[in-house]
Amino acid sequence: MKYVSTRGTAPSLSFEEAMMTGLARDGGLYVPAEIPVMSPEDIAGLAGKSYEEIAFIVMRPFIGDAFTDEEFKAIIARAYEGFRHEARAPLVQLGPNHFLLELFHGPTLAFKDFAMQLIGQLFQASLMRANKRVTIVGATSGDTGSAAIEAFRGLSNVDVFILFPHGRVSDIQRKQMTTPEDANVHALAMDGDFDDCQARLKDMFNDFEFRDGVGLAGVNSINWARVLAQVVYYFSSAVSLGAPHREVSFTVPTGNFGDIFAGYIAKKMGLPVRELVIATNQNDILHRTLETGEYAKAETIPSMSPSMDIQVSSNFERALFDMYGRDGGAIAQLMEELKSGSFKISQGALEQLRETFTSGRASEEECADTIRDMERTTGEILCPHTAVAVKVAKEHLSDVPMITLSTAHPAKFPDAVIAACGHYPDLPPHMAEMADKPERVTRVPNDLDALKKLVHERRAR
Ligand SMILES: Cc1ncc(COP(=O)(O)O)c(C=O)c1O
Ligand SMILES: N[C@@H](CCOP(=O)(O)O)C(=O)O
Repeated sequence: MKYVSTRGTAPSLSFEEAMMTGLARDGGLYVPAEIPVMSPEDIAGLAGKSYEEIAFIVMRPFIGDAFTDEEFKAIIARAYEGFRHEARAPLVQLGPNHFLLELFHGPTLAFKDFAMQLIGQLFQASLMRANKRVTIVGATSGDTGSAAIEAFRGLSNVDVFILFPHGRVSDIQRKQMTTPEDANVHALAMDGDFDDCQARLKDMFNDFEFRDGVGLAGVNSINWARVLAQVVYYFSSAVSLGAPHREVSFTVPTGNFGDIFAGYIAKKMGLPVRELVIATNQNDILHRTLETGEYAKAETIPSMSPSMDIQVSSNFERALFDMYGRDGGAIAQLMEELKSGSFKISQGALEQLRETFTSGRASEEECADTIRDMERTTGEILCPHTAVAVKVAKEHLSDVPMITLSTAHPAKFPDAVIAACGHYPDLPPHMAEMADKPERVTRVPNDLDALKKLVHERRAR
């Protein structure tokens, strides 16, 4: 299995090389050269298997000879042993033909743990074998950062620097990043919004002298392994509702487009998915793009679902690559145009996008109303990101089961949840102690040189 860049000029890499490389050296994102397909019989064979068994079967064709079957099974087992739910990703029925896929039973209470716990194990296996150390720099709008810190804290061959937008994450999300005491963890509160954080991260990758000098590695969904791990729960949930004999649809609360792109990969692998619905908050660039055919950046307006406050949706590039017939030159051109704020999607690519994805948006008021209504009618307390998706999913209910991804635990967003429905669930005991711990964080400017200097100075050698 080889991986190619969405911008067409970086060298093709193996799974392990792509994972350790992060951003391609032409600025693009790695994707598999071909998507392995599972037959209906293969998919039917997943019924009754554990999450870990399904993870092994679904991901195995993508990893080539990076790990033996036994090594890979052991890695998967270690990745999910800390989850607090036996099923790992349980389904809860919300109404006729509407289900919530709970993805918040991992250690940091967000769906990011599914991929981050796995790549923590994959990185460790790979680094130990090569006797190497790396410097991870990540950008977060709230959840990726804490998941990365949890997966890599305390490791002697990894430094983790996490850039988050100052004042734009919830208090709990911030404390998850600033209270770990491990010396290899560096929480950086940057002036600007998430797009600024992600842009500076990509700048660091595009500065080859810096990148090679510090051994830069990425754990954002820039990294293909992150996306791959998220494909698994599309299969596990669909199969438990009758796939491949029955179609399903998914609604995904969307920001950086990694999660819904994993659903797209599951569909390409043969999972019978009728609709893939992109749910956006008031920062609705993806919804507008599908409606108008123009990807046009607007100002990011802070919302009650802060992890989705994104304008430059990194993985959309991976989708465009396919919609443009895998023409890396065309994608490089679009990304160049985006530097001045927008690009127009060709008619052919737009038609394909609209055949593949549908979309909807929820305003702040609609998000709050959904939290309140769901609590009153079903007793389910939703996190604001999930509420955005539930509101949009309800507009797409049909005769096939709709699976709405529930991406974070409501206790991570107490202010928004209390404002909407008057109360919120307690944090699980393993996180409650965080409240009284001192915070360790460095305020940093939105300035590439200053960030590079800080990383150079702080990382262990
Ligand atoms: C809780 C939550 N929901 C939804 C999203 C959006 O997911 P993605 O960025 O993969 O589109 C995020 C951020 O990634 C998140 O943290
Ligand atoms: N919403 C994310 C943004 C980063 O997304 P990633 O999937 O590229 O890591 C977050 O919570 O940080």
